[in-house]
Amino acid sequence: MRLIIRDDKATASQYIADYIISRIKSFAPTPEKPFVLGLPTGSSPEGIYKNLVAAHKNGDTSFKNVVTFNMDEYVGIAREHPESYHSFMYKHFFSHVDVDPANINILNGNAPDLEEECIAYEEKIKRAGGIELFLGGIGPDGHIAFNEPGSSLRSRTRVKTLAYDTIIANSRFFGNDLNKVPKMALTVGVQTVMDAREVLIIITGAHKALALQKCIEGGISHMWTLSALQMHPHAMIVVDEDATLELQVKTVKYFKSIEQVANSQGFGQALESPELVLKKRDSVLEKLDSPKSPTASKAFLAPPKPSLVRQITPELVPDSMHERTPDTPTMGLDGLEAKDVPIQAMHERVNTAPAA
Ligand SMILES: N[C@@H]1[C@@H](O)[C@H](O)[C@@H](COP(=O)(O)O)O[C@@H]1O
Repeated sequence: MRLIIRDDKATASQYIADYIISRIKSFAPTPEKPFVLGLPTGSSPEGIYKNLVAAHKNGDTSFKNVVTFNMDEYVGIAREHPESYHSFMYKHFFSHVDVDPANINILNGNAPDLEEECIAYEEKIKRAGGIELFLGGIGPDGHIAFNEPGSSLRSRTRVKTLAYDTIIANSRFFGNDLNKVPKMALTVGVQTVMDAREVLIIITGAHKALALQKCIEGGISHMWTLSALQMHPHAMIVVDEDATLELQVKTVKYFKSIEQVANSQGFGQALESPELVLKKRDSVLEKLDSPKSPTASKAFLAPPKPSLVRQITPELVPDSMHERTPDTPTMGLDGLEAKDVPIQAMHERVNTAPAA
């Protein structure tokens, strides 16, 4: 997981908008192969939409071949209600860009059969080829979409009762009148988000600092549903300084240094996009399966050549790694911990490898 820290909400929003634009560009979507984008509502993504709209107006990006799926929608308020998520999306984004209305998907909170609506939504996502990038925000209790605390981390699109805290939090959009806030919603599940090839989350403000801390430094828990992201191979959370208030200083420094090193290596924003990884995987599988290149298959299956193994000598393994016992946990990238590094096994292979 990557954590990107920016000074404030404006710069965090700009970072995300730029990232989305670069991902769409590098994907080069066509009508046959559109870019499938998952989208959120709420005050958090407003700045992102503003930047995306500006980029579109400057001629910098097009959403023509982008298919969108929104995260959630209230149950029981009219589509035209100013606080429906339909209205939100048109007001802040869809009305200002060239997205094809036929490519916009938002759950219908007034469907005659809500469960059927949810099942069909999952199926539509599948038929669109799955979501390439899911953008999201979180509630102060760490919920993603409307996956309130206690939601199954394997949940899929379904009808959800809103937590009292969320009703209070969202009452600001309904004249601070709790009675006017819908109590139910349709929402994609945690697993629906996890199925996206990439997940990008914006978290800003001190009121979400505890949620960020639980999701980054805590374990995976259904009580903080965003924490499921720890299991995602391509997840990035972009935050402002205020949201980091509950993180340990060393956590903040760690993630900042990771970004600095990546930048210094010329990686900039995108390290390895899921799209690139998938392409590489395809070409590897092609090589493995190709009857014309049996040597290629053998190369993948054969044990490493002793000459290669010998390059990993104990002297080259940093001291800090020697000192770790297999159980010493350490913070790592993408959930990889030091205990996952088979240093001992490596030594044994080095020591027993025959001379080249
Ligand atoms: N269902 C939405 C979430 O998808 C959103 O992330 C959250 C945060 O909203 P805000 O960004 O306004 O804090 O609000 C609602 O609960």
